[in-house]
Order: sequence, then C-alpha cells, then structure tokens
Amino acid sequence: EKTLYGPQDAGIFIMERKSVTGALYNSSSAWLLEFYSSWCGHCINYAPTWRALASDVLDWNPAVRIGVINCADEENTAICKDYGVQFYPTFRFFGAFTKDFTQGENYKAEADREVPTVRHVIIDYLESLPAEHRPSACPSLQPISSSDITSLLTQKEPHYTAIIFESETSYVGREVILDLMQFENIAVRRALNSDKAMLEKLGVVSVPSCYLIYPNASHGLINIVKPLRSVVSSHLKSLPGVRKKAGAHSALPESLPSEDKEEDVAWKDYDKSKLYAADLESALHYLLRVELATHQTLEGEKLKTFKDFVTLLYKLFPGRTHVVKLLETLQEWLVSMPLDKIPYDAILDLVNNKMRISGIYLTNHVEWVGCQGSRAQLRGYPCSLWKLFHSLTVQAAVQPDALTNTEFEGDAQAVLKTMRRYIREFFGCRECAQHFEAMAKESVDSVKTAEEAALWLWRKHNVVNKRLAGAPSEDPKSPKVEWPTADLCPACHEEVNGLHSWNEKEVLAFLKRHYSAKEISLQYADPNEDAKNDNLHAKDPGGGADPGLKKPHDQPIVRPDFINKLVPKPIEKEKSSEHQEGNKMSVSFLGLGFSNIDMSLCVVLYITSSLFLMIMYFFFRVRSKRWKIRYNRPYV
Ligand SMILES: Cc1cc2nc3c(=O)[nH]c(=O)nc-3n(C[C@H](O)[C@H](O)[C@H](O)COP(=O)(O)OP(=O)(O)OC[C@H]3O[C@@H](n4cnc5c(N)ncnc54)[C@H](O)[C@@H]3O)c2cc1C
Repeated sequence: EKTLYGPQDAGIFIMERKSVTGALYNSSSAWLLEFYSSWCGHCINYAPTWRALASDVLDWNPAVRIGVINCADEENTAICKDYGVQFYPTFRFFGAFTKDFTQGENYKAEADREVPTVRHVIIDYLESLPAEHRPSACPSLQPISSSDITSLLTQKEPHYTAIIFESETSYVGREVILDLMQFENIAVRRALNSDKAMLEKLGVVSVPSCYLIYPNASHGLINIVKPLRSVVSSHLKSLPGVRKKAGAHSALPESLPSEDKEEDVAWKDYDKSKLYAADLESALHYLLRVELATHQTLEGEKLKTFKDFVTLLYKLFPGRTHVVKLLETLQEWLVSMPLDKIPYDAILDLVNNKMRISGIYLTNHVEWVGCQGSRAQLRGYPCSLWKLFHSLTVQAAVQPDALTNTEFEGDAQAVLKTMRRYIREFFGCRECAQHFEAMAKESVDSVKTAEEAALWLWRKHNVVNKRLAGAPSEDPKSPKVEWPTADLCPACHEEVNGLHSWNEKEVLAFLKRHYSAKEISLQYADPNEDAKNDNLHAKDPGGGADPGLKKPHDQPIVRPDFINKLVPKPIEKEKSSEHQEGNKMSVSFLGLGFSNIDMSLCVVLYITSSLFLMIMYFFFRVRSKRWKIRYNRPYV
C-alpha cells in the first residue's frame, strides 16, 4: 500500500517500522502521531486537514512534532500492533525524553479533529506533561502575574516582550508563544484579564489584546483590528529585528527515512463483469495477516466473531481448494481449542502453514485486479472486503444446505450478522463501521431469506456508493455509481412512470451469476507451486469453471492425519472421513514427506523393539537369579 503523505508535506515526519521507535526514544520534543491506513476513506478525506495542521504548527517543532505512520503498509503491521492500533485513523501523543516503550496517550475522544481544536488539544497535552517529559525548548505557557508585569515594564530588556492579555480559557496567548518560540529578539508572555486595575492602567479595554514592551523600554498597546492568533503572530514576526533563529531547522531530524519509494504498480487489464480469485484471496491475506494481526489476542466477543466468520468462510468461500482447505483447518482448530483466549500469533502460524501441511496455502501478498486503483492508495482492501461479503451472501443463497450442521443452520441472516460483527469488531475504518452499523440496525432484521440477505447487502452497498460519489477516496477510473450498471446488467434497470427503478428479480439473478463460484477468474491469481499442484488435483473434468475452484459442496476436503487426531471430528463428517481412510496422504515433518504406510511401519517397529527389550530384561533377570543360587553369591 502506498502512503497518503510524502516528503513534500511540510512538517510531517513520515515514520516507518525502522524509524518510529528511534524517533520517539528520548526525543527532545513531544510527538503527535497519526496511525492511518492508506485505503481508509476517512484517512484519505482527513489527509488535507492533517497537512494543514502540520504546516500550521511547523514553528512549534522544537516542542511538538507531527508524524504519520501507514499501518496498511505490511512492513509496518508489527509496529502498529506493538502500539496497539487497530482502528484508523488513531491519534497518539508521546512525551519528550521517553526512554521506556509506551503506546502513547490517545487524542481526547470528545474533541473534533479540525485544525484549531487539534492545536488546543496539543497545548493541553504539553501543559499536562510532567517536568521530566516536557520538551526542553518549550517556553512557559503559564500566565504571568501582575507583579511580573510591573517588573517587565520597569526593567530594560534587549529584546521585545509581548504580553497577550486574555481570558483564562483563551488559547491565543499560548498559540502565539509557541508560534514565536523559534524567533529571536522577542519573548511572548500570557497574562489573564483578572486584575482589572492593571488592565485599566495599561489601557486594555478588550481581550485578547497584545501589549508590547520595546527594547528601548517604551511600551504600549498594539492596535490590532482582529486580535486573532494568526494576525498577532504575523505582526510580531514582522517587527524590526525579529527573525527566525539561525539553525532553527537544522534541529529537525531530517534523516528520518521518508516513504519516497515511488515505483508504480503496473496496470493490469481486467474485465469489470468478472470476479477475480486474486481479489478474494488478497482480501483473505490482508484481513488474516494484517487487519486481524494488529490484535495480540482474541477473546470474548472478538474470538466468537472470528470463529463464526471463519466457519462461514470455510463453508461458503467460493475459492480455490487449497484456500478452502486452509479455512477448514483453521475452523477445526478453532473449534477444538477449549481456550477462551487465543494469542493471534498461534492463528498466524496456522495461516502461514508453519506445520507445512501439504495442500493448504494462502497467497502471502496482495494482488488487486478488479480492485486495483489508478493510484495505489485507492480501492484495494475495502473493495475486496465488499466483494468477499457479497460472495458469501450469494453462496449462502445458492447453496441452501451449505450451513447445515453448523450453528447457522436455518438462519437467513447468518452472513449479514457475522459481517456486521466483523465490521464492528475488526474493520480498521471506524467511521465506515459506524455508518454500516447504523444501516444494519435500521433494517437488517427485516431479512427473512438468504436471497433477501444478498439483496439487502446489494442495496446497502449502493447507499454507500451514492454517499461516497465524488469523495476524495473515489477513483476516477472507477466512479462510485449504483451497481450493476446498465452495461453489466441491462435487464436490472427499468423505468416506472419515467423514474428509474430496479428489477430486483433480475438483480438477484445477476448477483448469483456475478458472485458465483463458477464465474471466478483465476487470471493474475497467485501461481504458487502449492497452488498449482492443488489446482491439478481439483481440476473439473467437466470444464466450465476455472480449474482449482471449489465446486459447491461436492468436494470432500482431505484432512491430514495428524490434524484428524488433533481435532475432534464433527459428527457430520464421520462418514466422509471414513471414505478418506484409503486416501494417500502425506504429513510433512522436518521437510520430509511421510505416508500413512511409513507412519504405520514406525509404530510396528516401535512396538517390536519394546517387546524385544522386555524379553531381554526378563531373560537376564532369570539368569542372574540362577547364578545367585548356584554359586551362593548374594552380591551378584
Ligand atoms: C462495510 C463497509 C463500509 C464502508 N463505509 C465507508 C464509509 O462510510 N465511508 C468511506 O469513505 N468508505 C467506506 N467504505 C469503503 C468504500 O465503500 C469503498 O469500498 C472504497 O472507497 C473503495 O471503493 P471502490 O471504488 O473500489 O468500490 P467498492 O464500493 O468498494 O465496490 C467494490 C466492487 O463491488 C462491486 N459492487 C459495487 N456496488 C455493489 C453493490 N451494490 N452490490 C454488489 N456489488 C457491488 C463492484 O464490482 C465494485 O467494483 C466502506 C467499506 C465497507 C466494506
């Protein structure tokens, strides 16, 4: 995944796995980091505001720096996990001079994220820092007292001193102090409007007001028509003799590696009317190895949601057999685990097939085809997630028996409910999740059949398309329009009384075709060797579908022996596994393949050698007893 930010964005420090810990360790400044995901529409929409903020507080750099880290970049997955970031965008503060690892402090949940609010939240954070974590360059943000003002007015300083009179809740004074912190020949102070006599003496009639003491000790109120932070700051910066300190910029860690790998992914021609296995498998890869991997452990509702989701995937995923086998292995392992808390690394080991079980494999990188964007941060994962869930709803509708003997049997809303829980618990784009939850709450209960479920998701996806049309996350090459367009399905479109109307019967038929297992294209799919072999095994002699695709419910899944032993067999499968007894299967151990015959020979050899050893033992015991009796030697 590419970045939303680049070296051209002034004041934004682009962090990566290798640089983030070093940058935060013992830093002389505090930090505000945005953990974002380059595919997340809300992060894309928010990027201009974050850029504006970074450039707005550029002069505050010695006190606080603004950084970003792209958690959608798989290089950064581990670091985002270490920082406990699961949703995007997430904003975290880090104090200066931190020597121990910390996950930082969350940005105040109740505050909005507009530039002025973020500035205020930064100031609150700086003020809240204990002395040992305060940036050394940060000037005092505390208001000065009346006696301080009196002494400033009487003593002669070689520089300007600006005093901002304001109410206690105003941030203007503190903002101007930070704006001017890198400028020489000027000091800025803040004073409250509580001492009325002092205000009267200095002629301050309204707040905020800026009172200026010149280097020659003369002083007076500055006549600023609009006492706004930006106006006051630029006035003070333009005073004669006031200029930025030499070397102010050299204190910045310019050496932080920037995400300037600009290599562009080659465009793949594809057919919009097709569903690509590469997209579905990339979705699984991303959600299993990146999105879910940000969780250290799964427990409670998260674990239940994950288990249910994997069950549905295994039963309904219309993909290649080696992927379905992986899902089956994962599902059975999850069912067999009596634990109510599972470390995600254990799941990853299984997904990565660390046991090297033959015939199970999931691509280990993303390869977007129907979901590729004309720019790298567009489309990708969210697109593939939609496609994945549409496929599941459609498969549930076309295979009514697929969920028999599972807890979902007879539940028309099974996929939608699980999708809703997945999106709520795991989908990185928080605001997307909130929108989806609102839609589900409103109408998902009205769904009574699996076909209605497929149509419900189609309808709601179109609501999202309509809402997002023209948004910055829209790819001009793939405009967000109500789908399927007339070129894909002319029969879906009708006019009633001159108004456009959907023919839902035709839409359902189209969905069943488009998201059917038979129609999936293997073009650009991962040609991994394991995958290739597996395709050959599963080749459909009747032709039609691409080779290697799971045919609806007719392929018994071959389960490796030791998994059979590890996993209690579900009752419905007893029969089919009997058929498999004679199957030639291999278990790979230390890179060697052992067949069932090898394993049986091992057991026979083991028993024979044990028997032999026992016989030898008794033989010598009896002999030694005879010796004792014959020669009367009790010590032998
Ligand atoms: C649950 C969910 C909620 C989201 N909410 C938001 C949000 O609130 N704000 C935001 O900015 N982004 C949101 N997103 C992301 C957004 O919807 C898109 O996925 C993303 O912008 C990529 O768009 P895309 O152009 O690839 O097309 P997508 O909308 O992702 O569509 C992917 C593909 O699905 C097919 N398709 C399109 N419409 C339908 C339909 N009605 N029925 C069946 N198939 C269809 C088409 O082949 C299309 O190319 C959400 C994503 C998900 C999964």
